[in-house]
Amino acid sequence: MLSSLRMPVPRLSNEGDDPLSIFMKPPPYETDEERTDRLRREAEEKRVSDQIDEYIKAERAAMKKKRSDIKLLLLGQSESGKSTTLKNFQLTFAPKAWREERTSWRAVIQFNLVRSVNTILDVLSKEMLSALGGGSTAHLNIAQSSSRPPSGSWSMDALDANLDGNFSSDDEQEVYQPIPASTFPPLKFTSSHSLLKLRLAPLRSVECDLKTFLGAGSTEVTASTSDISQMVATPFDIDYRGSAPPSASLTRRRTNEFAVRSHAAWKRSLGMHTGSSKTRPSSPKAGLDLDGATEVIAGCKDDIKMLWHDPLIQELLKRRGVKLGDSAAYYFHHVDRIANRKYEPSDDDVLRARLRTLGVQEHKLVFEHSADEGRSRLPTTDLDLLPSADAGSTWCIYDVGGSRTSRAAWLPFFDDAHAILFLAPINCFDEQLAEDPRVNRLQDSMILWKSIVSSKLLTGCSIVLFLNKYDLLVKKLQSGVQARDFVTNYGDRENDAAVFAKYMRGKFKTLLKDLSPKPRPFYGFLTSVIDQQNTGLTLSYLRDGILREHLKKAEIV
Ligand SMILES: Nc1nc2c(ncn2[C@@H]2O[C@H](COP(=O)(O)OP(=O)(O)OP(=O)(O)O)[C@@H](O)[C@H]2O)c(=O)[nH]1
Ligand SMILES: [Mg+2]
Repeated sequence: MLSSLRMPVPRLSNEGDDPLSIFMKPPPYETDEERTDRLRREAEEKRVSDQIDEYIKAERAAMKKKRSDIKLLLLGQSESGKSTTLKNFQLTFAPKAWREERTSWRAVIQFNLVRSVNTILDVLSKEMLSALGGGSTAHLNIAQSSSRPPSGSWSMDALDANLDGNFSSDDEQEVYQPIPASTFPPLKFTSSHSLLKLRLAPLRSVECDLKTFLGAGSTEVTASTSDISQMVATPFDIDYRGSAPPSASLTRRRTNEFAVRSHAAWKRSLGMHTGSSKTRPSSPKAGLDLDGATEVIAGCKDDIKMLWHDPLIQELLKRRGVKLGDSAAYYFHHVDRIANRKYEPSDDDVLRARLRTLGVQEHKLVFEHSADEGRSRLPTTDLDLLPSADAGSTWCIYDVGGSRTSRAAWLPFFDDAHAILFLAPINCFDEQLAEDPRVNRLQDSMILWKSIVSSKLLTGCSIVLFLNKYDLLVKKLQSGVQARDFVTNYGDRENDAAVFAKYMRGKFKTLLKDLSPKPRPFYGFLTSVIDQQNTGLTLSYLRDGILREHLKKAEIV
């Protein structure tokens, strides 16, 4: 039989004598059966080998992707502007996704406006009631946080006692003086104020509805809702001595306990509601409540304007030191547009919207444009520093809740962060923490900064400082508030925003230089993150810098 004959396999003339060729050579006398069998085996081996190659290729791609997923932590006290900065990231680098989400902020903006109106009505009611009862307003309880220390109620000693004993003697002098109590002649309210109160009363239930819809983030933390005795400035400051990195256990805790979804339930449902008619929610209740709220707010437009522009009301707010929130004046100014049945939020409206962050929120930012496309916006001298195109790359941005009650949740995110963007509001040198009125806000920011820059866990992390709310600092100093009355070390320096900012920048820089476990550069920016154009430019620099650092560490450049 032919098949059983052993055939000599011809030797190819170009075959070398290397061991592999010899090893791979078919046996000299191979039957047809053996040949078929060999070929089948070789085909199978090739298939397995190809599969392994594919696997390795996929692994490499996944590793490369993982390496390029930069993790950025936004840190800072509550209301420092972290979430607003995140919005700027989206607006600047993912404008398409931003536009799709913009409408979903409508309820938050309406809520912000309505809450301010109701706060004013509360203060007005108490003032009118008190006037009826003999003119004393000493018992007035200011509805939102006051920009002034409670008169005569706290001293430097009380403040120092709250510093966890870790402020240097120099820093301890950065303390704050109480403003003496004043007495004012009574304000003469009229029946038109009573009528205004009546006509605006429906906004009470609108606030409740929107609050229910938006969830816990719509409630600010206050001293009365938190246990002051249990609160520390830096609960994430574990006694970490730099031996073994606690990554594994921390990562587990992070995913299970702390991370919350990047899109809260309200956003999803509201996004659906305000989207095309095809995607309207099946539940009529959600639609009804929100449409109803819009209707009521639109009906109250003229009265809201009247309330805000009333000189007596403005005087009352001033006297009582009522702070309505950083965006209140902006929303009142745009009430014609906002209190409207067809209201669609603008980019600026969304940047001004306030919703407290709960826990730690992870946001995946997919860059829609490459860094190269930002080149045209940068000075030519910087062009060579820019990394290569990276459209489609992803950054994980973690936006944390900044109040003292939320800070313990930060720690699990420290172990693999590549960069930290720390926000310190520079305008708040005369304000107290909402969750603990014994603590000055600027001092709290410095305590936080000290802890972050000295953390051994964060040694390999690039740290960038935003001295934020510069626009509000300018306004505050121009209104006559004297920085030296609160920051005693400021001395005789000019009461000017640029001078004060430079002074504070120096303070933060010194802390970083003195306390970093290893030398690291100081990147400090003066920002007003409600200014989208300038913030976009700053973030472009930042993106390039962080990316470059990251690539350097990964030894890619
Ligand atoms: N005028 C002005 N307002 C700002 C600036 N930065 C933030 N805001 C406003 O301040 C409010 C609070 O900002 P958020 O970004 O919510 O603060 P946060 O740091 O995320 O606060 P938490 O989530 O509580 O930790 C919002 O209404 C912002 O629009 C700024 O530079 N200037
Ligand atoms: Mg936030």
